[in-house]
Amino acid sequence: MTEKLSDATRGPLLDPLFSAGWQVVDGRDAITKTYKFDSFVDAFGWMTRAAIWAEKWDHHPEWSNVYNSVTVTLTTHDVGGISALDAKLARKMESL
Ligand SMILES: C[C@H](O)[C@H](O)[C@H]1CNC2=NC(N)=NC(=O)C2=N1
Repeated sequence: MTEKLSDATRGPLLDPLFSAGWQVVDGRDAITKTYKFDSFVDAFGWMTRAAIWAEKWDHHPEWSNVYNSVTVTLTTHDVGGISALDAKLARKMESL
């Protein structure tokens, strides 16, 4: 069962992501990062790879793409905040 991150688990899961450029969204329990690529094709290719993982894990990003830029927001709608699934998907996005 997915649940919101507890105070004890937030640091260990989120601090490495903050170091990688993720930030908490103002006024929301969600994390966001804007990725820049060399081209639209690179951006869309990365989105396609990320989408396959999102679908596999049944956990989907809020995101938008403008040319070579992709802005991603991750939160778990079912629990109204950040869960371990958001950290897992963010780590995957970092590795793609
Ligand atoms: C029924 C289905 O499993 C749920 O609605 C899933 C789908 N993808 C999801 N994605 C995200 N980001 N949060 C969710 O709570 C969520 N729930």
